[in-house]
Amino acid sequence: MSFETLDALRALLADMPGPDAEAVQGATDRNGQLTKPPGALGRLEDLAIWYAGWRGDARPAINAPQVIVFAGNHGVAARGVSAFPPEVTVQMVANFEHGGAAVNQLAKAFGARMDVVALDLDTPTADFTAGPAMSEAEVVAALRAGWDAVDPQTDLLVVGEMGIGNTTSAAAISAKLFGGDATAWTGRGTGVEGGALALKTKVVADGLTAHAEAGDGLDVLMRLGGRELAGMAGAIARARTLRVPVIMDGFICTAAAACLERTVAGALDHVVAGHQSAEGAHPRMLEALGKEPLLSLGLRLGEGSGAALAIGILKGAVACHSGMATFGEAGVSDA
Ligand SMILES: O=C(O)c1ccc[n+]([C@@H]2O[C@H](COP(=O)([O-])O)[C@@H](O)[C@H]2O)c1
Ligand SMILES: Cc1cc2nc[nH]c2cc1C
Repeated sequence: MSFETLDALRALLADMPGPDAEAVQGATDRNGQLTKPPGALGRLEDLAIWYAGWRGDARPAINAPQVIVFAGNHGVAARGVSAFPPEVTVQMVANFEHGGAAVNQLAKAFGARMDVVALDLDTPTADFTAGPAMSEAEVVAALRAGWDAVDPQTDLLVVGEMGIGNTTSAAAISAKLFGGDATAWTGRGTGVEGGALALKTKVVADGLTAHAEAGDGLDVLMRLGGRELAGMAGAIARARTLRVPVIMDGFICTAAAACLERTVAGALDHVVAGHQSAEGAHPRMLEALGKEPLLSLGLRLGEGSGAALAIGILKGAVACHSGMATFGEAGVSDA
């Protein structure tokens, strides 16, 4: 199963599986019998039941998490919208491949396999203030790279990104999808401030003007996005066909995911927000999507780091759910 046009992907998104109602019921029943006061594990209980539903197993395990980091370069980076130069993207890809980045340590700490997918780094996307960032063929190629990067054997997916300039792209996408002006969505990214932040905001505003007639989420992704955002969106969609739950990362990852939700409502039902980023507009974006973040630690790194950290939370939730004794098994008196 794959796609060669955005319309073909739209058709796939409109026909994606939902959770298994029987597994949800079985997990809910089991949760009610575990040796704890009702609700005492708080949101961990909801997470375990949610995970069980997507896996179609009332007593699941997480054995094979996969972290995929997508990298891409942005035409708008040449405008001076980042605190770092564009060559950092390819340099960080080498760092990921050598195991030296933060996300490598977090993936390892939580027992996840990590893959890096560098997408045409020598060919930045076009400057979106002058026209679409990508042609349909380019965005489809990046979506497919994401689709193909998901290991069908994985049981939990984390997607993250690396791309100098991509908070400019994510801000423009958010403004287009959720409304509001450039100032409401443009933030500091890697640390821009003062005149550079004003320039960045102007680039976002010009992008919004240039793409006043953008259509659905996938159209917005093509016009204002980047290859690594499309890669993440493709991987999230593929995970849905495999009924693999996904943890999304920060500001850029959430903007990419939002493009799916704004194409077909409910496309992110298999996705949880790993964390709330320190990028100013991230809380508003999560709220617009109805996603409550698992962590809020002031991270603004990207590369899947906040989501990788949240693997621990999901593993903890599922371990309690599937491993705990029931009142009956343990001989503990029920309330
Ligand atoms: O994940 C986030 O919320 C986040 C917030 C700010 C910056 N980043 C990372 O920083 C890079 C983009 O920042 P910038 O300033 O170049 O647009 C990109 O590689 C992201 O992974 C990531
Ligand atoms: C050094 C560096 C590491 C990153 N990881 C994700 N985005 C990043 C941006 C920079 C600048």
